[in-house]
Amino acid sequence: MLATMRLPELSREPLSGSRAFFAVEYEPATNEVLLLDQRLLPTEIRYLRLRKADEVADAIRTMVVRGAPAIGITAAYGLAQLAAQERGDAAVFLMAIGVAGRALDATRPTAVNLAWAIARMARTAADVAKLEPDARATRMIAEAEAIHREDVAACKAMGALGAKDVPMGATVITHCNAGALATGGYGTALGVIRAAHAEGRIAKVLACETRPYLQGARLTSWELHHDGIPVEVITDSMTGHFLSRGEIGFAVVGADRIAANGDVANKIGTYGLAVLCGAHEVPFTVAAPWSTIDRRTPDGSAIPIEERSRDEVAKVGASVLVEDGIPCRHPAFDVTPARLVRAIYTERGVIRTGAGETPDSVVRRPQMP
Ligand SMILES: CSC[C@H]1O[C@H](OP(=O)(O)O)[C@H](O)[C@@H]1O
Repeated sequence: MLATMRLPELSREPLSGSRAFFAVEYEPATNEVLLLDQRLLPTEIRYLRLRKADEVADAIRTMVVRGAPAIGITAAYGLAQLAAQERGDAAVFLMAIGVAGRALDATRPTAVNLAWAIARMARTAADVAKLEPDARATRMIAEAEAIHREDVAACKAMGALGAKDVPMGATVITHCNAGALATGGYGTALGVIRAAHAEGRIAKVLACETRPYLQGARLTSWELHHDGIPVEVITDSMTGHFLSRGEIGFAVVGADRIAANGDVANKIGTYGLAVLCGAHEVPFTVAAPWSTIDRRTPDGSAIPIEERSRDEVAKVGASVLVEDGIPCRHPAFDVTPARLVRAIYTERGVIRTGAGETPDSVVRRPQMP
C-alpha cells in the first residue's frame, strides 16, 4: 500500500468527473485501486494505492472509504484487480473471485450496495471464466467501471429530480455524508443539494456533525465548502432548536439500504432528524441509487444494523471522552419508517412515500420514453 499527498496522476479522466478530489478510482495502467483516506479529512489529503483484494477489504472495513455506493464500487474494483492478477484456469479463477467476494461482503453488513456490486461482479466472473486470462480481466474491469459510471449518472439524475422539490431560498439540512465522498462522484443527498444550488434554490446548508464518526463535520462541510456552497456545521443536538425556530425548510439524506416497503436505513441519528422534521412539518427526503433498494428485505426490521467499535464513540482522535472500562454502544445506523419520509429520489424516478408509494410503485410506472 503506497500513499501520496496530492491528487494521483491518472492515465485517463477520472470516472468521478472531478479533478478536485475523488473517493475511489481505478488506475488501469498499474491495476491499482486508488482511495482517498477519508479517516484523515479534513486535516490531511492522502491517497492510498491498493494492489491486493485483501487491502481493499481492509480499507472498507476501517472506513478509509465509506458510503454505500462508494464501498460497492471499491469492492467491484477490488475484484476486477484480482481478475487481472489471477492467471489460473476457470475453476481457479472462480474460486479466487468467490473467496475474495465473501471477504469483501463481510466487511460491512448494512449497505446493500456492497453485496449488490459483489453479486454483479460474480455474475460477470461466471460469464467470462472460460476466456483467456487477459480477456477475462478486460471484461471484469469493464464491469467495475460500468458500475462506477452508472453510479455517477444516477447521482446526477436523482439530484435533478430532488432539486425540483427544494423550496426557493431554502435552508437545507443534511446528515452524515452522502456526497461525492460516499459515491462514485457528485453524491446522492449532496447531489440534490448541488443541483438545487445550481438552480439558485439554496440559501445555505446545515450539516449535522453526525456523531460519533463525524462524517458531517469532517466530510460534508469540507465537500460543500470546496464547491462554494454555503454551509454551516451544527451539532446533532441542535437540530430541534433550529427546526423549532422555523429556520430549516427542507431535509435530504442518503441511505444505506431501503426496504421493499420504503423503510430507510441510514447513519445513526437519521431517525431522530426525521421525527423532528415531521413534528415541524419540514419535508424529510432521501436520495439513493436503485442499487440501495433491497426489495428482498420486506421492511426496516429486517435490515442488519452494523455495530462498530466502542473506541469510535469513546475517542475522537487522540482525545479520550469515556474512561476505559466504561461500555459504549455504537449502532452505526438506524431505520426511519417510510411514513416519516416525504420522498425518495432515485435515478428511475421519485418514490412519493408521503403519498403511500413504495419502490414497486416506480417499477410499475410506465418509464418515460
Ligand atoms: C450515499 S450513501 C452514504 C451513506 O453511508 C454513510 O454511512 P458510512 O459513512 O458509515 O458508510 C451514511 O449512512 C450515508 O448516508
